[in-house]
Amino acid sequence: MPAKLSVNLNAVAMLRNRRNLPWPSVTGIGRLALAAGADGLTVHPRPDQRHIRFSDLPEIRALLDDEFPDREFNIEGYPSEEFLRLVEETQPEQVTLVPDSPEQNTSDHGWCFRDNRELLARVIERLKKGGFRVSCFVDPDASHEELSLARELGADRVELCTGPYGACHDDQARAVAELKKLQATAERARSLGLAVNAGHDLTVDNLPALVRHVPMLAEVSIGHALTADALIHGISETVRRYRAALGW
Ligand SMILES: CC(=O)[C@@H](O)[C@H](O)COP(=O)(O)O
Ligand SMILES: NCC(=O)COP(=O)(O)O
Repeated sequence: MPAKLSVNLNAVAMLRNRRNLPWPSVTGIGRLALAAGADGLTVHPRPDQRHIRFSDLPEIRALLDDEFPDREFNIEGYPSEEFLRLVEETQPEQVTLVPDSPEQNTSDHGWCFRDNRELLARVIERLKKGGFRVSCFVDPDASHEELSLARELGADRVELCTGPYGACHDDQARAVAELKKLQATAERARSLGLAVNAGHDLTVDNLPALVRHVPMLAEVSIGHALTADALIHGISETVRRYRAALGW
């Protein structure tokens, strides 16, 4: 089965936040994406709420529960106490843990499980007790040792950071080298029993090669490029294009 598509709404929220007005509507765009076939919605609430606001979360939860009960909510972020409470209040199907500091512009690296072992053990245990699927953001070349630790700490999945691959949009040779790294890391993760997601700077153009190299992908979460494409083609047509790029 092709990878599922989770549409990240952070960029839509950022556009909305330019004014003290309710448009574009984050839930309205989410509804259109789901109606066009998206498998789920992703948000990455940051402590300063510069994109997604904490108040968006119950509205997105209600949209999924009331209109699309078979789709998933994925909440990404650094596991501060504030983030964990938001997760527990919102009850997403998946939580993706990301090692971002509050001042970071966007996510650009995965976890070092060795250095964050105690924190992640505590957090993953709490999330698993709450019934959440847990994914951890990992570097494109995460080692066997690091991935084993992720598994040992209780992660169900890892999300491959595809930022460096996305940055190769004008350099085919480097893109192939990045794809080989992602392929090898995904194979290591699978052999340890971890399911594999991917995200960051994925585009309708770079998805087909990614899914050829990493055919076992369970889910991709895409926001920035998908929102940019929606300005040209509309959100419904854009979701259809991304699904086609995934092989649906
Ligand atoms: C975890 C990750 O890969 C990020 O891409 C993130 O979810 C996007 O965050 P921003 O939209 O806030 O840059
Ligand atoms: N987890 C990655 C994500 O949700 C979206 O990242 P991007 O497409 O906005 O770079």
